[in-house]
Amino acid sequence: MAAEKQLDEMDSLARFKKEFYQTENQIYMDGNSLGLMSKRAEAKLLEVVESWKIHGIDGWTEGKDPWFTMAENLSARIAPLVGAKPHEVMVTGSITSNIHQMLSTIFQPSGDRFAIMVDELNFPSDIYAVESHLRLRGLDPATAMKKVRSRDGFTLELQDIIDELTDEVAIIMLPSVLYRSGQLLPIREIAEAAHEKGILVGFDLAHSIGALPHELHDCGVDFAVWCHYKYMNSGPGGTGGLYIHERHHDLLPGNAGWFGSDKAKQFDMDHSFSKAEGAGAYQIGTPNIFSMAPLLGSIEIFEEAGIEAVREKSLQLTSMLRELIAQKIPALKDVTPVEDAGRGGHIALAHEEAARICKALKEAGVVPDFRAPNIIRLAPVALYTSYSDVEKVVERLKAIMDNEVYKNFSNDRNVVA
Ligand SMILES: Cc1ncc(COP(=O)(O)O)c(C=O)c1O
Ligand SMILES: Nc1c(O)cccc1C(=O)C[C@H](N)C(=O)O
Repeated sequence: MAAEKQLDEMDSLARFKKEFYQTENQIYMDGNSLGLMSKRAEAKLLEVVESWKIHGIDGWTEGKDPWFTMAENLSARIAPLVGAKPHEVMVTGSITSNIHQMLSTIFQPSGDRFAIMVDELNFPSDIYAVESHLRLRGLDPATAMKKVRSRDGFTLELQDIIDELTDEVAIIMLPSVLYRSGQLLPIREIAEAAHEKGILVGFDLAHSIGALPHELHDCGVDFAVWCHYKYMNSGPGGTGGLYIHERHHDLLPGNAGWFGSDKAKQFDMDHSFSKAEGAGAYQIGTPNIFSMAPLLGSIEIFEEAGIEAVREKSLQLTSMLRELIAQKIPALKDVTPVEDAGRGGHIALAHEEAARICKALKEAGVVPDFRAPNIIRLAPVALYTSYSDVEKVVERLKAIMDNEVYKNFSNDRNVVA
């Protein structure tokens, strides 16, 4: 029996594959951008729609998953995935809105400590959020937003990050996993180095939550933000999440709203704000219930599968993928760090024809994504990818490269992927 078939037979997570909707003969490698829909996510969404139909306004407090406490209940279940205490996590907002909330709450610039450190490879929305936040505080991003430079255009060196932790830096905010290269940064080392210099630390977990375990509380990370629409499979625009270390819980939210109230007092309608205890205080307005409901289904899958097992299989899948590519398609330059501890859930391949290779892959029944200027991302998501799928992806990619099939397409990007 072929090696990949044997691995599939021994795969303890294989049973979850059939829980996801997948187009026949298509191999989905884009769960790092938008995860697939599971039957459980769909069922929960329909259940919550039904509760609106049946209960009307009383759906806030009645039914199986009352809306008034849905976010709080979900947060306690998400907390283990980020290595936090339940009251340090809140399912709310989006990555970008949560960055604004965290900065407006935690960032206290003083005369000589006024800068926010980011990196030059970060996702644009995070950069826009930091820049606009600095402007709101009357600071000039040209001097108050520092960027860690990349030596190779794909990854960051720990030493370069540490070297940038200078006296004027108040906060460093970095991705856990870089969205293009898939590099996983050493969260603990960065947090320790920053704290030694009195600098607060925030992480964007967009590309790591649901792909690998975290230890935010133990690492002493001050805040984090993430989405649930990638590896957590909660659907497009699914409600995001934030973590704030309990040592900051006395801080008033920078952007307050009535859903940050103590729940017992919220409907007293008092004009004086009674802050919720814990991360719940950093919610703002009415939660988007239908955007949160699918997470009730998808979190169950993680509770059953276990994030350690998901990570173990993910590492095997990404190793197998990159080894086969190195053997069979040397023209593609693998830019993801080699060590297991240095990568997230996807592999990034650089090639000057990347945009049209992605188009050819889609036509051949593989869904990758392209990120400008020259990156093909392939995410073999552990919950719905088999070892045989990986083998087929490499075969199809090899045929595209060997026969120059990509030349049938234009080398410009599509709108999204
Ligand atoms: C690292 C990172 N930050 C931010 C975003 C976007 O954030 P939002 O959920 O606010 O659209 C993404 C993906 O879209 C991302 O990959
Ligand atoms: N958030 C997205 C969206 O609203 C539309 C399309 C794609 C996305 C993404 O998540 C892109 C993703 N963060 C990336 O790494 O490219």
